[in-house]
Amino acid sequence: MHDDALARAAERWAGLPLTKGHGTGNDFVLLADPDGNRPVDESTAAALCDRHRGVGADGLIRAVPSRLLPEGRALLATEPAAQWFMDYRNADGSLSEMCGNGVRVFAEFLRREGLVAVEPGAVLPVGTRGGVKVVRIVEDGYAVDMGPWSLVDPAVARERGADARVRTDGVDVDRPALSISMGNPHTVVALASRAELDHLVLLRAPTVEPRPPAGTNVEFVVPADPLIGPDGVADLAMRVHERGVGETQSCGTGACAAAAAIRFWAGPGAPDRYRIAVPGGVLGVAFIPAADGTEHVELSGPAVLVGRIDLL
Ligand SMILES: N[C@@H](CCC[C@H](N)C(=O)O)C(=O)O
Repeated sequence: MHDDALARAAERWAGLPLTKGHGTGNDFVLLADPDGNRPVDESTAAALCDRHRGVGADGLIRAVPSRLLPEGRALLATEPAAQWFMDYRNADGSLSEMCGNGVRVFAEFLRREGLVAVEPGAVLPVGTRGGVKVVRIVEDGYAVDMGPWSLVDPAVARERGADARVRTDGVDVDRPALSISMGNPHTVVALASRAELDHLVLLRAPTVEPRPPAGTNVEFVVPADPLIGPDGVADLAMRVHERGVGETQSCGTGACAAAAAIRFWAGPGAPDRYRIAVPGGVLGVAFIPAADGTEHVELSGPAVLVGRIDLL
C-alpha cells in the first residue's frame, strides 16, 4: 500500500526534490508547494515517512502559502505577515496542530529555498493549525514564540496536582500525570530518577486515563537535583512517546509541556528558564510575560537540513 502511494507521489511530483531535515533528531521530510497544487494526503505522508519503504521521518511538512488553505486564510485576517503555512502531518499520516521542532526546521527550509529572507534580528510569523508562531534566528538555531500554554483541566490539576494517570512498559505502577495543551495535547509524567527514565520501554503507546479524546503525546520527565544549575537555568531530562509516531528523539512542544508541568508543580518562585536534555540533543524553554497579560513559552534549538531526495 505504501509502495503504491509513493509511486503516485513520484508521478505527481516529478522533478520536485524533497528535503530531509531534523531538529535535535526529530526528523522531517519537507516539500515546497508555492502554488498549492501538491496537497499531501494521509496515505502519501505515511508512505514517505515509512523508515523501510519510504524516505523515513517522524513527520511530513508541506510549505504552502497561507492564502491557499482555508486554515491559513483565517489566520491572515489577523496576522497578514504569516504568509507561509506549515502543513504538518505525523508519520502515520495524521494531522497535528503544531510541531515545535518542525517549525524551526520549516523556517530554515524556507530560508534555504529562498522563499523568505530571515535576517538575524528579524522575525518570521508562520501559520500553523495551532495559530501563528513567530520564529527568529538565535545563536544556536531558532527561537519560536509558541504562545501561551494551558492546563487542560485547571480545577482538578490545582486541587490534586494531577488530572490523569499513565501506565507504560518498564515502570512498575501507574503514575499521576498532568494534561497540558501547547495547541496540541500533552500528558506529562514526573519520574523519580534517571534510572527510571532509562528503563522505560516506549515501543507501544502508554495508557492514559482518562483517555484524551484526540489522543496525546506523553512526556516522561526527570528534574535535575538540584533543579537549577549555576547559570540559573533549570535542567530536565525527558523522553517522549508522540501521538501518531512512537518514541522520537525529541519533541519541541513536548519539551515546552514538560517545562510547564515542572513550573506548575514547583509553584510560586519556579524558574523561568529550562534546559531539556532529550535523546537527540538539548532544547531551551523560557516563560516570558507577553504584552497581552498572558505567559508565552519560547522554545529554542537547532534546525538542520540534511539533503535533497528525488522520488523515482
Ligand atoms: N515532534 C513535534 C510534535 C509533532 C506532533 C505530535 N506528534 C502530535 O500529534 O501532536 C514537536 O516537536 O513538537
